Amino acid sequence: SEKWEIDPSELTVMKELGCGQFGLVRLGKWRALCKVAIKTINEGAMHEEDFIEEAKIMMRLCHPKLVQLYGVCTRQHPMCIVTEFMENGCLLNYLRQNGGTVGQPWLLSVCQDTCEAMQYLETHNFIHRDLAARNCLVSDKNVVKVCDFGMTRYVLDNQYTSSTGSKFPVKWSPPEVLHYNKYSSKSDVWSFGVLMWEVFTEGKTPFDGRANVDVVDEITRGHRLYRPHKASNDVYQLMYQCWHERPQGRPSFSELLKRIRLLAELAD
Ligand SMILES: COc1cc2c(cc1NS(C)(=O)=O)=CC1=C(NCc3c(C)cccc3C)N=NC=21
Repeated sequence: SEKWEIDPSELTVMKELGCGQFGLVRLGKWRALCKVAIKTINEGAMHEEDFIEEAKIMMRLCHPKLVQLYGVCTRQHPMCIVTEFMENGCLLNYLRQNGGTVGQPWLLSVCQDTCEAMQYLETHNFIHRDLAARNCLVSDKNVVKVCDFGMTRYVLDNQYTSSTGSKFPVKWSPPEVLHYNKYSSKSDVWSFGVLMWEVFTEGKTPFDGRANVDVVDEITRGHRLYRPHKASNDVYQLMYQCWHERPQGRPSFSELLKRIRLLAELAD
C-alpha cells in the first residue's frame, strides 16, 4: 500500500476539537503514542480522488512552519486526513482569547513563522489561495504554522470558490483575484498583508461590518486597511506594501522574510 495511506486500526479517536470548513476535526492517537488531529471529509464536500492526488504533493511539502500532513485513510468512508496536533488551536481564536496578554515581540514572531512557511511554498511554486489567521494553527510552544494550503481547489461548495460566493475570502483577496481569478504567490502576499493586520489587531475582522461587494469597490478605488494600534510604522509599511495594486509591485516572501527578521532583531 502507499506510504501515505494510514491503517485506520492504528488510529484511536479521543475527542472532538471543532468544526472546520471541510468537516469535523478530532484529537486522536496514532500507534497509541503520537497525538494527531483527524479531519473527516464530509461526503460530497470535495472530489475525494482529487484530494488523494493533492495528498501526495502535500506529503512532500515538509517545513517546520507548515502543519505536517501524516497521511490519509481512504479505505473507509468518510475519508479522513491525519496531521500533526497543534495544542493551542486556530490562530484567530488564540489572538481573540489571548489578545492584550501577548506582547508585541510575539505578534512579530507570528508574522515571521507564517512568512517562513509562505517563503517555502513560494520556492516550491505552491500557491496557498486561502491564507488567513483562520487557516493557521498554534503549537504548545506558541509556534504558528500554516495549514489547509491549496485545499480551496478541492472544495465543491461554490460559495467558497466563486468570487461572488458568500464564503469567498474577498477581504483577503487582491484585485487581480477579485476581477480575473488570477492566483499567484503575489496574490498570497496580499493575503499575508491582511494576515499581518489580523495579528496586530489581535483578531479583528478586516473591513469589519462591510459587505464583500463594498470591499471590492473600496479596494478597487485604492482604499486600504488602517494601521493597527499595536503596529509600528515599520510594521505597517510592510503590510501596506503587500497591498500594492499590481502583483509585481508587491515584495516576494523572500524579501518580506528578510525585512521581518530585521525588524525582529531591531526590536530585541
Ligand atoms: C486544540 O484545538 C484545535 C487543534 C487543532 C485543530 C482545531 C482545534 N480547535 S478548534 C479551532 O476549536 O477547532 C485542527 C488541527 C490540526 N489539523 C487540522 C487539519 C487536518 C486534521 C487535516 C487537514 C488539514 C488540517 C488543517 N492539527 N491540530 C489541530
